[in-house]
Amino acid sequence: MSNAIRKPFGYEPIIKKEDIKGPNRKKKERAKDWKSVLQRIWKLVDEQRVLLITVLSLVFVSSVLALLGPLMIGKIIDNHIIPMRFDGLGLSISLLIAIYIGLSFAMYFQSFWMVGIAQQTIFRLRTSLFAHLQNLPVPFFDKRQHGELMSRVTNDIENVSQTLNTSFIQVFSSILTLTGTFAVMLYLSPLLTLLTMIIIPVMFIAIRWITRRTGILFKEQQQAVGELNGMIEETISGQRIVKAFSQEENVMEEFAQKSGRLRRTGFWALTYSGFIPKVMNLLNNGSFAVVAGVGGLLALRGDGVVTIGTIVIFSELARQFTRPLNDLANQFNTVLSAFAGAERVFKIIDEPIEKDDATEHLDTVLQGDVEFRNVSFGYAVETDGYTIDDVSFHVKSGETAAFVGATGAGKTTIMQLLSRFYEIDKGEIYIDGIPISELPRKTLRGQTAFVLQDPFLFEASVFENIRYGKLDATDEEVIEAAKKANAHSFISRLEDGYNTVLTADGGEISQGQKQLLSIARALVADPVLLLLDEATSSIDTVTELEIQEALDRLMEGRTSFVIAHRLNTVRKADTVYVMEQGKLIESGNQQELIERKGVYYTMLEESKV
Ligand SMILES: Nc1ncnc2c1ncn2[C@@H]1O[C@H](COP(=O)(O)OP(=O)(O)OP(=O)(O)O)[C@@H](O)[C@H]1O
Repeated sequence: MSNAIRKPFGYEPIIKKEDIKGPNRKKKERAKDWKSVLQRIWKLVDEQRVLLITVLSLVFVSSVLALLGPLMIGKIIDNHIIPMRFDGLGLSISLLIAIYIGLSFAMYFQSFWMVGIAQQTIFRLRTSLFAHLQNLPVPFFDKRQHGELMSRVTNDIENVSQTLNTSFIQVFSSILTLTGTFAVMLYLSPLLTLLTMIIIPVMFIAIRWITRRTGILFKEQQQAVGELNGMIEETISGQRIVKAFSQEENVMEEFAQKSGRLRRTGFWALTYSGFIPKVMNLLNNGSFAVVAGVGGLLALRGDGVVTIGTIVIFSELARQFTRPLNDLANQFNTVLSAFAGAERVFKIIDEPIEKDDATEHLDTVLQGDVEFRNVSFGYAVETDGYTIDDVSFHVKSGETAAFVGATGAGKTTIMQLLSRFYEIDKGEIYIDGIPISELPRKTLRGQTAFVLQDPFLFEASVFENIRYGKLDATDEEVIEAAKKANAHSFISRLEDGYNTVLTADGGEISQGQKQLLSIARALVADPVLLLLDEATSSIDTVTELEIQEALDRLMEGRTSFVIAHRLNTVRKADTVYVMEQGKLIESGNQQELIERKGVYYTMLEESKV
């Protein structure tokens, strides 16, 4: 505990003092990152740069006006009030009013325009992040929690937005006001200036002490938010699994832990940052007392070096001096956390997108002849070796290939490679004789359809969910596909028919009906290549027959790759491929495989197929 930041209530921070002060603290690196983050935001401001410069000019004008105000008041006191001379007083007061009206206008327009610029910039950042996410390869998502990514798109962007909306102007105006005030104070009385300045190093040390801690704590807090969001997302989407395995208590315990960490980090981050204004206030008041005391004594000497007006101006300027310092200190944390957020967002934007796509064969209409020639692939070759190991086979156009094998044998991976979700490490996949890497993803995926075990539905109408396979399909085409998929009758029985809005988990329709919808979606897309992961879950016999019939219609005339779980499918397949630990160990039609009395035969005997 001695090395940790000392805290009451027994909270042992994850970050220790040496992390903050230690020799490894990367001061310079942080500054370098700031610069590049700023440069990238400047790029995003784009055509609004002229407006931004106008805003900055207005900030300059308002800073000057804010200095002129107290000066004018001091002059009025010294020239009119104390000597009781009233000629010209009206003009001076009018000038004073004009200064403050001008100041109000300048401040109003600067924040009005800045909010516009900020929103537009954030809009661009958000859009480019989202667009980039769409173009990132599948392996990128394998490595990250969904909640963490969602936190980038929501929390981090929101932090940057807040900073641009308010902090940016405040930081700039604070710097200007500080410089201007210092110059005027020095001109009026170097001695009083010196007395006011004495508190600056004290303030600096106090703030540095606090912000060192808050910066790290805020980072930790953000991390805790990301983890918590990830967990919430996981448990909500996996609710059934949690319930099915009676994991409620474990989940709650884990949640309480994560939530507790957020509470602790949030508490300390806010408590430490809350000290800043209090410390500033204290020092401010002390400084005012010194200036008023010493200034008063000097004014009593009556030599005109320090007048009552000077003290009034000084006390106002001293406040103006510490206020921007105060603002800067307050904004420091917001800006820090926004920069950290922006950096994380840019880091995602810098992630390499899917490998450069081919430009030839954009309009090629595929026939669906697929050949794997000595293909090897591993999700993490260095550590886990090949998941698909030297696999070769040839499926001719219109044929059905069924893949069987134990779980983890690599059947799904074959499908993933065929859709180019992952790039192969060795060998080549040919489609109609064209190496798959030379086939643009759009051409390939545009002519491929998936029917997955657990079809993904969007929170949208049945119409939109089916149309997802071909966005320009007419209502008639959708209904026609639904009829072929045996989905029409149950859709017609839904409350709003095809216009019924489904929830994302498809809670209102059965698993079998979801599959029928997914078959309809594939039928609308009218693909050449069909990738099908047969459902293992048991479905009532009637729906099962409906699905079989719909699938037969779907597979007709297309090259189909099926991860087969049903004997019926295997029986009908032109070729059955038996996989074991990433290798293709047997192939042939079902009859041939049975006669061979090899692995497939044993599997069949043990009823594993
Ligand atoms: N995204 C991934 N990242 C890392 N490893 C993966 C990934 N997906 C699958 N694997 C691993 O690759 C191997 C093959 O998985 P694959 O899903 O292709 O098997 P499968 O034969 O389809 O199994 P199942 O019938 O259970 O779906 C397994 O060991 C699996 O753990």
